[in-house]
Amino acid sequence: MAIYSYCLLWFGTFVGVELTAFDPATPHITIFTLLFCVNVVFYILLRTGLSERFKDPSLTVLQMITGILAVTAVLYYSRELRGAMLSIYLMIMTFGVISLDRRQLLRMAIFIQSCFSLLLIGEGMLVPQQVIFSYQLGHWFILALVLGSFVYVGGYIHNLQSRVREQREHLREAHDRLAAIAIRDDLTGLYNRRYFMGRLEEEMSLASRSGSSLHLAIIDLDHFKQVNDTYGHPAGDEVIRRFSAIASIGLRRSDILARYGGEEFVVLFPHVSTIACVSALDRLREEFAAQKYPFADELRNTFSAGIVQYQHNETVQDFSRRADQALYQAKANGRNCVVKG
Ligand SMILES: Nc1nc2c(ncn2[C@@H]2O[C@H](COP(=O)(O)OP(=O)(O)OP(=O)(O)O)[C@@H](O)[C@H]2O)c(=O)[nH]1
Repeated sequence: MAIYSYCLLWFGTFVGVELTAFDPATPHITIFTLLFCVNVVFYILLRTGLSERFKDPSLTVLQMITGILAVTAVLYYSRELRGAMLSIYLMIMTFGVISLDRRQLLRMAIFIQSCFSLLLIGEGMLVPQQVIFSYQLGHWFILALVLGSFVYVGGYIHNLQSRVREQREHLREAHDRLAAIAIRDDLTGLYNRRYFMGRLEEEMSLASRSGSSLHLAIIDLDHFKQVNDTYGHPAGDEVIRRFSAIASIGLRRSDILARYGGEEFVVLFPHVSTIACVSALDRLREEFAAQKYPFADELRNTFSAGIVQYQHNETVQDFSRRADQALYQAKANGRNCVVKG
């Protein structure tokens, strides 16, 4: 938009000079070369990120001030076209609507009016014979009135934009919160089954492509029904939460742990050897078995787990069925153990 405005200003000035509506001595090449250089500096500051060190990183105010000074210089030579050329001040004001509030827009309008006033005073002193006082007064008042309404409407648009931006930000936050909730299990905060199944497919296709190893473990808390029956449902919930906390801390960040449902959990181990997976599960098992609970001193819990390595190109169903079979074997072996299928 800045480039468009400058082109328009230069074109207007150029045509004005050619049609002798502007003073033929208008130094438009000098003015626009200067403008070009200043804008190159702005461009470099913005592109290199150096502008971030400024209070106003978009350099809106500086760019507007440059534009206003350029327009004022051109207006000095504008003669009959002055009335039309005054509207370019307003084009510059439109830049500010997005990032300046009403007070800043007012300051910018006062700056424009002051520049124009100085121009008129300068003309009165330097070339009094060319001055038609009624024209000057008319231009001055019209500019003041238009700038006033611009500040009012511009401020209103700015407030509207700020509100829309705020609402969009709230919506984005709400969306992010919902997205985070949608993949988590309420009780434990672990990933839920739906999310896990998505990740399972992703990791399987990654392992297929890269040929890397992938293990799936299914963990089931032993005799969990008894915990509920003996100590109550809230106690059962606490045991589930305790296991989740231990597993979250004990496993690596790259391992994907989820609550599969009830007292059943799943872990995906990408890029880990079978021995390392089994020993990680055994460590967890020992730590879980050593847990004490405030509501029942004598309560000790264990889990059984089945673990299998992904065989390239097998289906999700086959992969999980093999893990299930290994878990079944662990239960059959007397529970509190890890079986590799
Ligand atoms: N407290 C609590 N209990 C749950 C939750 N989800 C499932 N359960 C209970 O977990 C118990 C699982 O029982 P079973 O499937 O018989 O398994 P188990 O008693 O652990 O027996 P084995 O797996 O053979 O050792 C059921 O009583 C469910 O009601 C939960 O979120 N909180």
